[in-house]
Amino acid sequence: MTVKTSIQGFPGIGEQREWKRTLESFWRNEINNNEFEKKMQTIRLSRLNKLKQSGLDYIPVGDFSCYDHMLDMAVMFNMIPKRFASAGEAGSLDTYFAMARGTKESGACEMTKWFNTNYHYIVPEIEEAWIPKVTYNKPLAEFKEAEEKTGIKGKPVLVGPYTLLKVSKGYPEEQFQNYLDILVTLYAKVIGELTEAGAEIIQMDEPALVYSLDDKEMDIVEKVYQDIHGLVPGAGLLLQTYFESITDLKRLAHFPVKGIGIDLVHDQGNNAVQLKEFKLPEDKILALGVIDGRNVWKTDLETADALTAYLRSELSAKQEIWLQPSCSLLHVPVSLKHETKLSSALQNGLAFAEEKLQELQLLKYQEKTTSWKAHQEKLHDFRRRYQNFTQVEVRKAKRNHSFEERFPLQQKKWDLPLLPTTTIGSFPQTLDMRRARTAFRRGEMDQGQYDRLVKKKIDRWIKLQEDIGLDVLVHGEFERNDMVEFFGEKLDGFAVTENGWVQSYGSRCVKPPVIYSDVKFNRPMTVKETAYAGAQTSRPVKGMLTGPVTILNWSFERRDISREQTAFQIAEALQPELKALEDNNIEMIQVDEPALREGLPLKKEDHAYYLDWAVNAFRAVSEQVQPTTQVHTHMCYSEFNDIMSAISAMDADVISIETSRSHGEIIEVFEENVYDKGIGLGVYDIHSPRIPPAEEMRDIILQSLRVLPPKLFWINPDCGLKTRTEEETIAALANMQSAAEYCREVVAAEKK
Ligand SMILES: Nc1nc2c(c(=O)[nH]1)N[C@@H](CNc1ccc(C(=O)N[C@@H](CCC(=O)N[C@@H](CCC(=O)N[C@@H](CCC(=O)O)C(=O)O)C(=O)O)C(=O)O)cc1)CN2
Ligand code: MET
Ligand SMILES: [Zn+2]
Repeated sequence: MTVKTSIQGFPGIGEQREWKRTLESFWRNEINNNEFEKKMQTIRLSRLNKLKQSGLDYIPVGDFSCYDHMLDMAVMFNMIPKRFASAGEAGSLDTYFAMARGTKESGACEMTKWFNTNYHYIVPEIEEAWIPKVTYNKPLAEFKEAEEKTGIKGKPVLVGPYTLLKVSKGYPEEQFQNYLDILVTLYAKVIGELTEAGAEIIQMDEPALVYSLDDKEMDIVEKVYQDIHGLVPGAGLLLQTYFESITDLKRLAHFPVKGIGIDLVHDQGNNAVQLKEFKLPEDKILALGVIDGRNVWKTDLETADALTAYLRSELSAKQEIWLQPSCSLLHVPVSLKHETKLSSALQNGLAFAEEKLQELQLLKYQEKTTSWKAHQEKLHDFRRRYQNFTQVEVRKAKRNHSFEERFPLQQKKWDLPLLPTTTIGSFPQTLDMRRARTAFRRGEMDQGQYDRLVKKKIDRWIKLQEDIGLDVLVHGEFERNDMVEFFGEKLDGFAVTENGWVQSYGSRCVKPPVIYSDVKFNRPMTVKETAYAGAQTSRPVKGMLTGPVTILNWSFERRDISREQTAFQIAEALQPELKALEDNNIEMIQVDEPALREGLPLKKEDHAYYLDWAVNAFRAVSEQVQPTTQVHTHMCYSEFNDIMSAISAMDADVISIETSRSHGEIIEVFEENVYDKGIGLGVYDIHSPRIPPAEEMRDIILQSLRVLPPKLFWINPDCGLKTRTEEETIAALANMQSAAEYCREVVAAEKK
């Protein structure tokens, strides 16, 4: 049996986020196209050389992107919406970034989450006028570059046609097969050229195959691969799946491809069970995802090795198997080597992308060398030390009063105007604030100085909000680096990293905290700033927390206990925070849950169980607050149709939803589902520097009021004002307020 090692992809941001810095300086026009291309190439090549040194047998090429990998696919196949025609030539950097970020003339393409991760991609659009062609064979260029500059014979990586079309938008459903057939011919061209250039293996990422596919859908996918095989018989395709199991693995294993790749970590054991039930053709490569590609834990080599041995026992002696992570390493930080503050006891339990490469080598040779033993020793030490577990009951949770009882009490207490105006929490994180935080972290600024700066920001923004005329104010989240990391810094059971950056969208990165032990409340986290803001105004100030499901999803979670256990631990750790806020006269509290939808399992059959515990974990956070305390929540835009009843079951007094990039779609959802609690739909897109006129917002509000009752409707922008400038924010909010006042009059006139 031949055993090889491979990875499906590696982070592109660089050890010190040099990729992000390069991109942003290009966008600020500090470097020109040439300098930009040069710097990107340097980053790309140093990454390749690193992979070469690691001893991997198959190194991915073409997975490096200047924004995100789906945008690359869309541009390669000329899926460039007409509205960007004037931005530049097809395939030029101008067009590419116009699609990603929008221009003065046209809004950016929609962006959405890559399956159940916090990594986002630009959604490809297929317009009727689409002229199918290959604008530029990007993987071929990178394949050749790798060979010339580093001597690596790379494994090109493409997103497969089925997944590409599934996640694209803009075409009628009945055109699916037609477009798939067209795509197959384009893929055949790209794959043909790669094969001719000497690429022996080409990785086709098809994560969409892990949804609950039925036989008919599998027929469609099988035909895709038969057709490609017919057009390029010599192509060495490896069909790569990840994030869940394949429902009918036996069938997939008989597709006309050279190999298949499966996830053995996030498959709930299903892939492994199926592999034992049929005979894999002996000429087929089997790529085994045996180490966790989405999490930061050190691999238990004994367990991974035992799993591999168990699966191997059924395979032919002629079989080639690959040892791999469960998915691309894009979702984990680059390297542990820049972590100077994490204790070594904790580091003993961790492996980032680079460390995972070493694990693959250890597994490949299977010898219980000193490095193997040292690795295991460290892991066991970590487990003994930290992985305690206090059982928390995963249970039904609810407030003592129903919404019907709370509503009149809250109306009376708060006495707000019709269509109250508010924002979603953050205000611009300006450079001075970020720099101050960096200085504070480095010990160059003391706590007093830092706190004074935060207070100054709060003062300024309380005044601004009052002047604009908003009804419910926020403190602005100036003290937070990120809505999850901030809580990770303060709760017990979490560790934060110095440099554990992971790409979230475009150049934006996050440092997910690590949940390594039981989560507990330690000290108040948000009271100081929120109560200060509350004391500066007579208007209500809404407190701002991140909810348990979102904290869980945007952290590196434990794998030794269940997700629901951890979610409840977090929920209970947040309870004292709400109590402390109430004690300090903060009686409107928003508990953000933007990642609740993202955590939805990929298999339909798992939805109900997840939604049940997720909703209960959310409800547990506020089950002890006063009936007059108004609990808000917030969600970013996502596919809501399939979770509407869960959203209602969250029982928040008010929910705000980010909508403006797809306002029409969300209105349809509320046409089909009755929603009977307080609700605000984002009335303008904050992701664009454009300042929307009041008239535009009026129309959006009035449109929403056709499907939602005015007495429950709130007016707010979309989330994420932290990424905008102060000037833009102030101007846009003033327009929003005037639109709200106009709509109040319209509603009042209608009532008469
Ligand atoms: N965790 C999480 N996931 C999320 C979201 C979110 O807000 N948080 N929002 C949605 C969209 N995703 C987003 C992800 C990241 C950012 C974002 O703004 N990221 C910032 C980093 C935020 C941060 O951690 N900032 C730190 C550190 C900033 C920094 O880089 N400081 C400089 C110095 C100061 C400077 O020049 O900026 C340095 O250390 O070198 C701080 O403010 O303290 C970025 O990439 O630039 C926004 C949205 C979905 N997923
Ligand atoms: C990603 S959801 C963001 C919610 C947060 N309170 C904010 O306004 O930034
Ligand atoms: Zn949001």
